[in-house]
Amino acid sequence: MHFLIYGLGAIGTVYGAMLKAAGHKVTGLARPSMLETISKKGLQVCGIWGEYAQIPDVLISSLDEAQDRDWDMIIVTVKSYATAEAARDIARLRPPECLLWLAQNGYGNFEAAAPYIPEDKILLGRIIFGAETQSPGVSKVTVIADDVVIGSPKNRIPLPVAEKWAALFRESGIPTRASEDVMKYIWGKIIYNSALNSLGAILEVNYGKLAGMDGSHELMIHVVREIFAVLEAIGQKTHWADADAYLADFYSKLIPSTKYHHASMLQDIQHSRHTEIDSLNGAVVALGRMYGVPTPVNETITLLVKAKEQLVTGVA
Ligand SMILES: NC(=O)C1=CN([C@@H]2O[C@H](COP(=O)(O)OP(=O)(O)OC[C@H]3O[C@@H](n4cnc5c(N)ncnc54)[C@H](OP(=O)(O)O)[C@@H]3O)[C@@H](O)[C@H]2O)C=CC1
Ligand SMILES: CC(C)(CO)C(=O)C(=O)O
Repeated sequence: MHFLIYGLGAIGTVYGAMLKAAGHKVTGLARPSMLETISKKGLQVCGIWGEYAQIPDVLISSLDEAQDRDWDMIIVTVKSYATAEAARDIARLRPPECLLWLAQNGYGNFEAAAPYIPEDKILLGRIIFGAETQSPGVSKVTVIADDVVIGSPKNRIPLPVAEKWAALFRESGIPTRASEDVMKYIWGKIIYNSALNSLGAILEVNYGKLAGMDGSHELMIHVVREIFAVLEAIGQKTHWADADAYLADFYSKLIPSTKYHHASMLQDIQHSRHTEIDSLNGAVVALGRMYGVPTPVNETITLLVKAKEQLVTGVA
């Protein structure tokens, strides 16, 4: 298959290198400043899935540079705040049957891409392995809590099609399965990230510390309860019956297995990068407003992260 990896950061580098190593054709889109390094040293992966160094078949910094555009799948691995811009760019050159897989965290990526890409060509994914950029083009796979789960939010793409792609990713070394309930998985991750990533970025501590300190422990309970109230209002089910069931798993299973992890949002702040707060706690607040559900704690946390982001980037 021919893949276009749209954004060669932590996640995109992993997919580009491992798909190339598995024998697929890979076109990589990166910032101009990264092209020389990647063309010489390849996309490099280290960590729990082993070592890879693979030079993409095609390396570009703009889609218009691509001569060979017979992509079978475009994997979008930019941050959620860049999804609409990426979808608009891709829509110009996407082959009619080429699928778009939004390999991203948060809520709103499907909604951001849908004005530009037909809904029956968009897959979403819940990614719950960790990848950290060590240097440009070098990504370390640090943890994995479960398979990647891919699917079509409104089942506009038949499950067997998603399963075909999941099998291809598994054969490339990335544990993946398909689901007809991908939004349950996406929301499960949003709850997890909205509780941990934002407070981890504000307090600059790992997940275990957040659970162990009374104040942050209590705040995360409020975050989760507000999210479940919003989910009830929009009619979105999750894999937990209610907030109490989620919180029981959260504090007994989900945090202990990642207690030393520092959220990627903290890494964004520390590297003076914009965060994805608007697709996490910020998205909860926006949905709460739309459906008349109060989300005061999520709103306060969102504003605190935005303030911290402005402090480090100098941009509102
Ligand atoms: N890293 C992780 O462990 C996990 C990440 N995720 C999610 O996966 C998604 C990707 O995350 P991650 O890989 O960490 O993010 P990164 O910021 O590391 O990667 C995004 C890359 O895309 C580049 N990019 C953005 N726009 C363009 C463009 N127009 N042209 C060329 N390059 C572009 C960025 O460059 P620049 O930095 O210059 O903008 C960056 O190199 C996010 O939604 C994240 O939340 C989910 C689970 C785990
Ligand atoms: C790496 C992982 C899965 C851990 O929370 C994550 O989602 C993040 O930090 O963004």
